[in-house]
Amino acid sequence: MSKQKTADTPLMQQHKAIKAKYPDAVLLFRVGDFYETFGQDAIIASQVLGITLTKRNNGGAAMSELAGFPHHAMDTYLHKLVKAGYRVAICDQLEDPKTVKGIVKRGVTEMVTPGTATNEKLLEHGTNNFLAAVHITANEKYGLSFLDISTGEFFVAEGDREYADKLLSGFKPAEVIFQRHHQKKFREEFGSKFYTYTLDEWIFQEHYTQEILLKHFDTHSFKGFGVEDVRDGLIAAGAVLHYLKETEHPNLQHITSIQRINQNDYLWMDRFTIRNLELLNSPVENGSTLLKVLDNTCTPMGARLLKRWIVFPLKDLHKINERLDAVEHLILQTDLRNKLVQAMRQCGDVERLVSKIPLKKINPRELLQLARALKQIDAIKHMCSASEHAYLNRLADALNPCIYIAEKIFKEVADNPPAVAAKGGFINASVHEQLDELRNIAHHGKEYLLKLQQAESERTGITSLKVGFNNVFGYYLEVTNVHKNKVPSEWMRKQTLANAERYITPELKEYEEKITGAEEKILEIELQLFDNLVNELHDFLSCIQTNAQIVAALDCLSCFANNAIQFNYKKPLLHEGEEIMIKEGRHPVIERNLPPSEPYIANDVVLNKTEQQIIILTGPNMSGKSALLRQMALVTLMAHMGSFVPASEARIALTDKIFTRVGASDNLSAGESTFMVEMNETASIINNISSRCLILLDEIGRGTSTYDGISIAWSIAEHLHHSPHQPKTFFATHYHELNELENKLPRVKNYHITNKEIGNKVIFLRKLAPGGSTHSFGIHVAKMAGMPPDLIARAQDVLKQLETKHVDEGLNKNIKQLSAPKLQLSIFDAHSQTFEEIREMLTQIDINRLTPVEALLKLNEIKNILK
Ligand SMILES: Nc1ncnc2c1ncn2[C@@H]1O[C@H](COP(=O)(O)OP(=O)(O)OP(=O)(O)O)[C@@H](O)[C@H]1O
Repeated sequence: MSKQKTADTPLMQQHKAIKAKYPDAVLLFRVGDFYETFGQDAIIASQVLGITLTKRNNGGAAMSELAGFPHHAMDTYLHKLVKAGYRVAICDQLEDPKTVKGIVKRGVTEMVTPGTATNEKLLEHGTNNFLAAVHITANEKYGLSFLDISTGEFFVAEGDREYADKLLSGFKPAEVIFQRHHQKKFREEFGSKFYTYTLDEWIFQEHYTQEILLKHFDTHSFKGFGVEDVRDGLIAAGAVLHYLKETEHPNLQHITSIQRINQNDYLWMDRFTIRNLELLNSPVENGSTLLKVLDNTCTPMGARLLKRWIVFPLKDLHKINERLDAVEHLILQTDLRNKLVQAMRQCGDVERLVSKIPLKKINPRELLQLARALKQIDAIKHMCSASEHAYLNRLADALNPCIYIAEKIFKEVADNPPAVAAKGGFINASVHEQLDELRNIAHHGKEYLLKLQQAESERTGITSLKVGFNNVFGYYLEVTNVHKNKVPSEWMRKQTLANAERYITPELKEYEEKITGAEEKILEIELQLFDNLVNELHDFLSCIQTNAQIVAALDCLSCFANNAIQFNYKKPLLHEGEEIMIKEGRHPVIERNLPPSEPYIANDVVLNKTEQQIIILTGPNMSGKSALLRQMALVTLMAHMGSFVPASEARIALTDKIFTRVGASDNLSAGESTFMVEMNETASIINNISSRCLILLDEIGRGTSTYDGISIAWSIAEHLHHSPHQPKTFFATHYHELNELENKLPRVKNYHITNKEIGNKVIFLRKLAPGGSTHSFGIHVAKMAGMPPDLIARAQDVLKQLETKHVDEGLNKNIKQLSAPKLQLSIFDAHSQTFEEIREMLTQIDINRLTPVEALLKLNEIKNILK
């Protein structure tokens, strides 16, 4: 042993031994009423928490940094450490110091990481806190699992890299765990936006993870959950449970089932689409999102579910219609809707309350809240079964208000219980005979003694009988000498005074024992009764969780109904045909953020496979092209969520994928050129087209030189047109040259957004009209932005010259002459020779040095290859 080790105090030796087991966590070490940190942990704690760092002599050669805080401040400080990205191991005293000689036994009782937090301060009400595990197999398959320990929701899924990417963006886990050797790969594929932790390779083994899961669920197979074939997903799920065990989370009885997320059940949107459509997040701080405008839910469960409904819209016509019909019913039944909302509001976060039961973190007030929620669930059940709507009736049937336990809680827990159980005072009278008696003794001691005195005085005829107390022999009966001869034989004389004698009786002694131990005993009984209640609730965990999920769904449906009324949304008609027809459609987010003086201009749009498969949309800058494109996606998406839509009429073809791409968004932090990002994103569409997909392209091609941009945009449009899937596409562009496509391809139609020029001014009319537009009004926008007049005048001059030059050089002429390629074979077909040649040419071009004329020549060369 080193000299320093022998010099450590026993306390420091204990700390060292425990710290060695949790080297990558900040160890909060309970000493008396304080949590202390030592060494490097103390330095971190003092920096993050702003507490004083001191040095202390550990009783020997070593000096160690020290920083601590009182135990009752734990919640606040724990929150700060975890938010700052630290893993925190909480080391408690495992014995009562009063009963122990020497050093108290200590051990880590919980390890808190961002994905395993159960503390309210670390959780957001309307947001799940998922811990994710990703299992990457040797053949590039991805098994995933998501668990919210605070609600008990547990999911498994598996698929390719793109699917994994989509799930991670949709679930937004607070922490992701995966195999240690995939650290680099994970970062390359999913970026560095997640808090991650890596585990040993051996944990991700099928037989090990299966064993953990089966043991947890106490079953012999996964058949009952319908997930037995999601093998890679289950490996990830097992790793999640392993991790929870390793981080000292043994109480997981509220994780009662595991569900699969089936890729085929949901309308597919990749991460770019979720981001471009600003569904959950806005690129600007506090910016509006679809979630923000739709979220009028009244329970935290509903708010959490709505996020999932947005990111995972349905694809099954029957299920979508079930939701839409229920929303319609709720719109018509005002009374039912209002009463439902009222009842749901009183449910609180019953789902998170449930997870506190096995963790033993529920307090008396929350227990009563749980019973109140169950009472509301009973009311909701009655309302829904009384409604004449089959889907609501079915939801009602699945609700179980657990009346027995709710009533038991109401009977046993007092009306206004304290938030902390430890001090007692929350169990009702008449629940426990001994408790009543003890309370009676504790609270009515004087009365009792007086009664006893009267009773004994009457029985014995000693009229001057008095009850007294002293510290030597406790309670006594005092008899004056006059009555001495009336003293019953069973009384024991304890003291003789000048004119009186003092006696004790068995009854008095019994009472004395009771009263001295009463307070302690009262608390003991109350805590025991509380414990019994909490233990009994274990049998109802899964039942209450099902209730919470149904309330969440009802909350989302009522929210859709209220939105429809408040914002004038209409019921969409989803069908298995090919056409999307939106009449007087509006952008749900923009319309809510416009000033009242500027109403949103609604537009009609039709896309189908017969004559209008691709719309090329041109129009001035700022006219509303992007808004219209996104509006198309959002209306389609909302319809698939089961929500009414911002349009006067909408007939929506069942859609299985929505893609949106926006040209040249900067992604410098990822170290990629903007154009590379744009092309990567677009390539992933081209490779994933389906016959039921909707594609929205916003200025694709603008990230490179004009000629490059036009040629790429052109060939993308052609490719989509010739694709056997005939994907419905909306293509907004500034390249008016693309309007020429209408003359060449039968299912391409040009549209533009109208504006009116009055003198030098442009007024945006924002109405969609057939035909292309001729110029961009970019200079007009520059003027609106406050550029100096002479600069604007010069720009107009240059534009004029350039336009004439283009005509002379024949770009427009060339475009007109561009023949439709002889491609039923696509140039983007990865196996085609043509593609290889073009790719080779494109990779050799240095875009930054290419002059327009060279570009034109290259374009010609490409054209020749295609001949
Ligand atoms: N239909 C509409 N009714 C009312 N206001 C609208 C409408 N469409 C768009 N706007 C307003 O105009 C702004 C610009 O719209 P948008 O970004 O769609 O234009 P754009 O044509 O795509 O512009 P650019 O070509 O410069 O990217 C929006 O932020 C919104 O405030």
